[in-house]
Amino acid sequence: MTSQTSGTPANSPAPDQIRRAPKVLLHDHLDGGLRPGTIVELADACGYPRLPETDPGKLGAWFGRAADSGSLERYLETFSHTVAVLQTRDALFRVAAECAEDLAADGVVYAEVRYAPEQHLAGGLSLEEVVEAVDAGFREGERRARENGHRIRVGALLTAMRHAARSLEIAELADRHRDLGVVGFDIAGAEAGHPPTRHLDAFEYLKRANNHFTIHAGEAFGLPSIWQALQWCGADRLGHGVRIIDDIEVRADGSARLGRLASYVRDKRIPLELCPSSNLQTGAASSYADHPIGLLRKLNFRATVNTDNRLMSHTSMSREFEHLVDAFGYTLDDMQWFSVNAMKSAFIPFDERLAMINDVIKPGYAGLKSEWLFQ
Ligand SMILES: O=c1[nH]cnc2c1ncn2[C@@H]1O[C@H](CO)[C@@H](O)[C@H]1O
Ligand SMILES: [Zn+2]
Repeated sequence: MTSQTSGTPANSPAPDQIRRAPKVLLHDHLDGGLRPGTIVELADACGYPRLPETDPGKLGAWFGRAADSGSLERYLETFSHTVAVLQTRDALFRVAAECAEDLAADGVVYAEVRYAPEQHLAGGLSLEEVVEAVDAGFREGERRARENGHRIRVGALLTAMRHAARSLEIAELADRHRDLGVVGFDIAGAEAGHPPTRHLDAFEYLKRANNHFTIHAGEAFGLPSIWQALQWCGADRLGHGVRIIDDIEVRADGSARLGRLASYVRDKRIPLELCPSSNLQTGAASSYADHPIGLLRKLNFRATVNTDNRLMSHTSMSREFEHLVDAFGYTLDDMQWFSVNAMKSAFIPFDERLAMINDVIKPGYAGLKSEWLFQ
């Protein structure tokens, strides 16, 4: 038995294989993923004087440090700078195009990227104009990626800010642009003190319209937030949801007992948009090895791997997987499992998800897994 498998490669994928592996990203913020050099140029163009650094290298490092605060509220303060430079059509277009290009170069084949249109009106744009600029940017980024030999599809999620009162308006905006590049809706912002039930009218509206939404829940606040997001609001997915771990007891013999809410989440295959590096920065986990994703994967929750904010967390999909490979010894099979989980959970139509899984993701991993035969 051993001799038959002795020719198989070391299980651990190399960084280059991780990058080339087809990956699926469901939780990434447009205003959390700008290139530092682009921020400097945009700040210059619009006369924004308050950047903490004007050298791109130093600015990138500053975002990483400032976001590394142990609190979600402090982490979110860093967005004032990225949002400030995203107030024109050109800026939104450029950043959306670069986002699609960067994800494609990192081996992402499908991404849902979110942003809050209500935060981009200070320069006089209307909500519609914001959505149109970002959509045009994503299409341009897909085109440039194709030119460089990468294939990616990017859809938008429109976010409403949970401390504000525009969620119904943003839900309606998302529904109007449903076949125009917007695949769903989300709420984000500080979680404690801002329960999702404040936005019930938006969620009710989307349900009546047969539309999709995810809710940031169970990141900085625990089970009550997850319970409300699912049982009061009817979320299709959980943004983070990492605190579901509070409803799982691991016994001394290693077996696990799931509470009612954790059972519901697993039984109903509710997707968890897990973002390990972001959680380390906001204090939701203390190390990669201690991150609940290890247990949630073992227990076969519908777990997915995500970047959240590539700028603030100095990360990419490949880096997230590198950390997980280091911490948990994940293989290409594990990477495929996460990627198929994510693709199953995407908000695009079923036939497209299935084709992505069968014609892009599985063949991609099969190719990588067979490389050792030809070395
Ligand atoms: O992890 C997060 N939790 C909650 N809110 C977030 C997170 N990352 C970003 N945002 C918020 O979402 C807005 C729209 O993209 C960002 O401006 C930021 O305030
Ligand atoms: Zn987020």
